[in-house]
Order: sequence, then C-alpha cells, then structure tokens
Amino acid sequence: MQVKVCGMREPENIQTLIREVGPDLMGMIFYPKSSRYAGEKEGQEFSSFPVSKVGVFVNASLEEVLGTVNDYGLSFVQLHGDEDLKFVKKLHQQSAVKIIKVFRVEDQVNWKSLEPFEPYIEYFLFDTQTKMYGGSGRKFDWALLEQYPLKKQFLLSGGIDEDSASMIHALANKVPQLVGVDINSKFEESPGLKDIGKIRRFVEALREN
Ligand SMILES: O=C(O)c1ccccc1NCC(=O)[C@H](O)[C@H](O)COP(=O)(O)O
Repeated sequence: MQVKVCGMREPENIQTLIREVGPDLMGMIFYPKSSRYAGEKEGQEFSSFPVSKVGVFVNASLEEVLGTVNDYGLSFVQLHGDEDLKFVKKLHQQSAVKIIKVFRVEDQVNWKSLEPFEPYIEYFLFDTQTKMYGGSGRKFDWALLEQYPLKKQFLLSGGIDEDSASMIHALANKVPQLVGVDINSKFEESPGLKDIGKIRRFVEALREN
C-alpha cells in the first residue's frame, strides 16, 4: 500500500518525514486559497528532497502547472479541481509528468464519466466533496468504492486518521485497484506542519498486513 503525505511545506518537517517514515509520495498544495499553500516557498529548496513530489492544483492554468512542475521538480501533478478531459489531454501531451485525477465524492459516483481519463493518468484519487476542494478532514462513504468498475489503480483520501488502517485493509481486500492512501489534516499540528510520530504509527499499522 503506497502512502502519500499531503500538505507539506516546511523543509525541516519534510526532512524528518523522509527520514522517519519514507513516504512513497509527498504532496505540496499550489492552491493559493489553501491554508497549506506552498507556492510562496523557493522551488529550488524542494527539488533536491529525495521523495517523489506531487503538486496539487485547483483549476490552475496549463502554464502555471507546467512552470511549477519545472520549478519544484514535481514527478506528479494532482488535479483536484474541475479540470476536464481536454485539460488532462493537453497536460499529458506537453509534459512527461504523471497525472493524478481527483474525483470529489458526495453521495454517488458516475463511473462512466471517469473512463475517458484512464489513458492519460497514473491514478484516480477519491476525496470528500467540500467547498475548499480538499483537506477537509471528512470521510465520504467508502462503501461506494466497492462498486469501482475500472482497471485504473486509485488512491483513497478524505479524513483518513490514525485509526483508519483496518478499514483501509478491508476495502483493499475487496477492491484491489486501491493501491494507496493520501493523508493530511488528521496528522497536523497546524496547517502545513505534520506530527511525524502520528504518521509513523499510522504507516506502521498500514504496513503490518
Ligand atoms: O489540503 C488542502 O488544503 C487542499 C486544498 C485544496 C485542494 C486540495 C487540498 N488537499 C489535497 C489532498 O490531497 C488532501 O490530502 C486530501 O484532500 C485529504 O485531506 P484530509 O481530508 O484533510 O485528509
């Protein structure tokens, strides 16, 4: 099971995370309205961190996304807004960066609408529908994912906390396309600053089985 720790911003906190947890992916938020906005930091400082970096964007322009990929040395772009297929195709054409396309879930999912994205992306990510787009700390009804009909692998997100490991294992046993989790606000001391001990305990529980 892959682990993405999202909403990272502070260099020392990032170094401790890499040393003590070793996540598969580390997310940085490039949505200016987020309390975890990382876009004011110098890109160069982040490029050298030995972890795959994911830039999270909400309805940003293609130019902004491509510029940030370059400045921060991003391996993945996570499209967390209402980016359509046309946008995803253009990004795929113009860059080798891997794409995570987010679907924010309320009380149902239109699986048919996801299908056209499959050839252009690395993963889907399912998160809870919220006005702020992400980082809400709220879970959606994960049982909806038991009906997931596609081949594309996906990441689970939204309100995952220290006690979620057994629920995640149970879901992954039913739906093998679930290959990773994305954690954020339930592991924070303050926006953009993570409690690394808490993350380590969760990741140990997740990797136990
Ligand atoms: O975290 C944010 O502030 C944020 C704002 C706008 C779009 C996306 C955002 N976060 C992206 C993530 O991938 C979060 O990890 C995901 O929404 C889950 O957050 P949480 O429910 O706090 O675990």
